[in-house]
Amino acid sequence: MSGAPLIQSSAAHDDGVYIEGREGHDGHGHIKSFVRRAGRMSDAQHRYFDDMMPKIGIAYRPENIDLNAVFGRDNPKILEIGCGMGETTAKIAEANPDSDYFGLEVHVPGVGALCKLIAEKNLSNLRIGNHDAVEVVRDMLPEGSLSGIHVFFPDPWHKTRHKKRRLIQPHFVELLASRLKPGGYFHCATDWENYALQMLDVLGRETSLQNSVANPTAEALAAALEADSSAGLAGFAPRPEYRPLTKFENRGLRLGHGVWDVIFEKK
Ligand SMILES: C[S@@+](CC[C@H](N)C(=O)[O-])C[C@H]1O[C@@H](n2cnc3c(N)ncnc32)[C@H](O)[C@@H]1O
Repeated sequence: MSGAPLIQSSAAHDDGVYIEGREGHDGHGHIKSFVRRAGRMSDAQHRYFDDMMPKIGIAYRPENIDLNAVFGRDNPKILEIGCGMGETTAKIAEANPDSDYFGLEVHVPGVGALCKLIAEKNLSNLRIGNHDAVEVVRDMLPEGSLSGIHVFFPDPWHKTRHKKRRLIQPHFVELLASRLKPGGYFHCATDWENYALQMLDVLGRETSLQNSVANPTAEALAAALEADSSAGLAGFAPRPEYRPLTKFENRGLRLGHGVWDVIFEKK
């Protein structure tokens, strides 16, 4: 690790207008799981981004970082990919002060919103990276450095032609699994049934991971994928207490929509 500062101080926005992501390939061979969006940040998001990111932002750079040095202690390190507006991220960090959380989010207003929560709750165990998770995991996180990975409600990319943009793909899952310590956990959740089946399938094929609950048989999983239905399929985990229900999820559940948790462990 070189002596360059880890802190992210450059705001990716100007006059409230932000630009993020890139369409299609990034020139390094991977398809982005997000698209360029232009929009406005609220004044508060802008202010908190500028005030907090120099203190708690972890800037992207193409070299390994020492997370124990970043947090100043040798406690479990949990990565969250796609924090959105950060409510869940902040709640989990607040409820688990003995673990350290590294949240990644490309959406700049979301990062501003999470900065506000970190300031208001005075959280010292949560840091943010405002960069593509694929590059951060690939370039910055050492093998075996994580005790857990959260991927909650990743963009479902509903249309068949967009499925290649989904985050949970074999290559990225293999990379993520390599960053887990033995016994570390990989937790995905989604409210999109087809993506839930993909998560179970892709994580189930990663040989360094094992399902935390009974795995479906290969025949049952193949039949479920063919039918595009999870009905009666084993392999999904009950929602653990540490993942709080979101307002959006609560409303969906009341309307009878499903939510699936997929939790694997590193062998
Ligand atoms: C549907 S939202 C879910 C947000 C949050 N986890 C929740 O449960 O409400 C998915 C988020 O993932 C972010 N995202 C997608 N691809 C990403 C990537 N490669 N790196 C970092 N964030 C990403 C998006 O910007 C978006 O905010």
